[in-house]
Amino acid sequence: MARIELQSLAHAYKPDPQSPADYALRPMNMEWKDGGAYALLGPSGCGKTTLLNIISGLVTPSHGRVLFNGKDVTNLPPEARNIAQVFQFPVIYDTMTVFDNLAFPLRNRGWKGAEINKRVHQVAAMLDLSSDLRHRASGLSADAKQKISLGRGLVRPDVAAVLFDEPLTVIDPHLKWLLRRKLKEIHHELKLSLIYVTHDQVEALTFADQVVVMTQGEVVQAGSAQQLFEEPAHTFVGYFIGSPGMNLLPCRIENGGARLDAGLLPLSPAAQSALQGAQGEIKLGIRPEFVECGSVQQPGALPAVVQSVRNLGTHCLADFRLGAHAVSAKLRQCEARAGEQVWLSLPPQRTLYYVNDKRVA
Ligand SMILES: Nc1ncnc2c1ncn2[C@@H]1O[C@H](COP(=O)(O)OP(=O)(O)OP(=O)(O)O)[C@@H](O)[C@H]1O
Repeated sequence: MARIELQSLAHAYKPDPQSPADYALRPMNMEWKDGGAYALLGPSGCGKTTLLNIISGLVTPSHGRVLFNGKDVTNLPPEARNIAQVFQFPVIYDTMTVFDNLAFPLRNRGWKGAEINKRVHQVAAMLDLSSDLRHRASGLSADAKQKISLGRGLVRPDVAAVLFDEPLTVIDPHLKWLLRRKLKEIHHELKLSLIYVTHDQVEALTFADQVVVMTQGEVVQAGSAQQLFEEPAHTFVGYFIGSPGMNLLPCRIENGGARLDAGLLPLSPAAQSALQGAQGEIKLGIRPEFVECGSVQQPGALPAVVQSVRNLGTHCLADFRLGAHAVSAKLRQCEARAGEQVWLSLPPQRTLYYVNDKRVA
């Protein structure tokens, strides 16, 4: 296993990049701990696979360095990096048994019979493949084949890291849920360094200790599920993480408060000083979970009109119009109906401020 460092790493597929838009990956510095579970999360085209391929050695970065345990591997080919990879679709030998598929990477490394037997049974048990070990892979379902791929990725204990590129895409939704949790348990048990690419926030947040959120080739935040939820460092993280995402409302600073088109909100002294003299576009961010709704005016509450309310059993999801902007709220209960006027409170301790999309308060 390895500690992985990315130093001033960037990549342009074009030979002579001129502007930031020419880069598939914009400059980044990062350090991933030995034995950590990391997810690269972002929408299609944000650069996740490019970053994964740079780590595996399939792509040589146009700028910067990749280090494994302090050793520069930037120009080493994949076979010299001691990496295991699991892809979207099963990569297995159909004519071999499940046992032989799982044993293959170990036999290649010169492991002996008894050791192979022990390790293959350990990994098969973790993935609920024990009863299939004697079966030929060709006769198994697509789900089982992908589990074999996962097993082949996880079977060697001496790899620098195991890289997963959207490995649960072909898996049936219920099994997907089970496997997400399973991979987390396996990580704790095998203590491998795992890097997992996905565009699915639930997958990333369930699996990883640290989630690296990317958009347009840029890493906008790396943090735990709680940090990404409570303190999004960038408006993209606020909007992309959560369902629905964070409410983001344009505002300007006026008389020591934040002026929204629906009214003036007081600012804490810390927010006032962080926003003083701010140049650029200012946005207020609040998660739907923290918006409060009342039928009578409270100090600091702003008038809003109900657009829709859906009772989802565990909570109500309500949409409001606040001035010219839409605001969503997850409420324990909501008696209001579409068209009614209500009062929304945005608790200052749950309200964040962004200047040019970066959090300042
Ligand atoms: N071989 C290539 N040559 C040129 N451009 C590429 C190449 N591979 C990817 N790109 C571009 O680099 C950018 C990042 O692509 P990448 O595949 O890394 O994103 P991604 O987040 O993994 O997306 P997806 O989830 O759709 O695979 C995209 O604009 C893509 O078109």
